[in-house]
Amino acid sequence: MTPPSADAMKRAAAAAALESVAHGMRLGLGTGSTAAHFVDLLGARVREGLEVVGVPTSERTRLQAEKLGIKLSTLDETPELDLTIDGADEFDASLRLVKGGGGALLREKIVAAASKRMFVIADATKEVATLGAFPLPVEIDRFGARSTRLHIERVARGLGLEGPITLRMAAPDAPYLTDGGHYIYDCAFSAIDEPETLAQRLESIPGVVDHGLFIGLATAIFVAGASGVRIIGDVTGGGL
Ligand SMILES: O=C(CO)[C@H](O)[C@H](O)COP(=O)(O)O
Repeated sequence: MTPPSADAMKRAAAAAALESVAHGMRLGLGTGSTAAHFVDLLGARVREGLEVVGVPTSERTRLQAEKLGIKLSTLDETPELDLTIDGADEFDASLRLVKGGGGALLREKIVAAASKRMFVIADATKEVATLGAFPLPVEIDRFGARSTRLHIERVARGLGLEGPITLRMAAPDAPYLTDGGHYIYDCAFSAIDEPETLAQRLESIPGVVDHGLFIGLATAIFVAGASGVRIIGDVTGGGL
């Protein structure tokens, strides 16, 4: 039998997570190709009569959800959410994530932190023993970007982390800008043995707006593989 494609697995994870969505829920809507499957499937349920309100984590997701007729809100209007569903670039067995490959990490983290529960939907290739194979996105203010980069390098060296730090580009001569107007440095650290320490130290650098380490936010991860969808964590509440 042909193994399912990565895209089919992403959709399977999204469909499994959708089963927990109930009438009246306030939902955080993630960003990326896996989250886009979820939004697409949610749109179909809304057309069948499901009533929910969604807070998108990016302009991209807002446009998609709007086209599908999903009722939308902002965190200012709806500051507390029942559930956020989002993808990830990497996750480990302790529900720690690397996010931000799609450039939406700051809004994704704000929305996840405003939610009672966060479900991550992913194909099995995203599971790692140690975070860091995927370059860690660090969102920074544009002011003093090179100086902030030196701080990040110093923090990394202090933890024995080496590897290129690259300014994300949208075009050869134009840096990528997040929805909030910030730059992203992609930090290829390879293996982040102490993600909590790295997270704390990055947060202490003034020019760092946020980083892609999501620790203590995901409550369950829906992992789609060739043999179906496995759930890590707890779909009803507080994570592991
Ligand atoms: O963090 C993200 C966007 O900022 C995405 O969730 C992450 O990049 C995964 O994307 P995809 O589902 O396309 O693999």
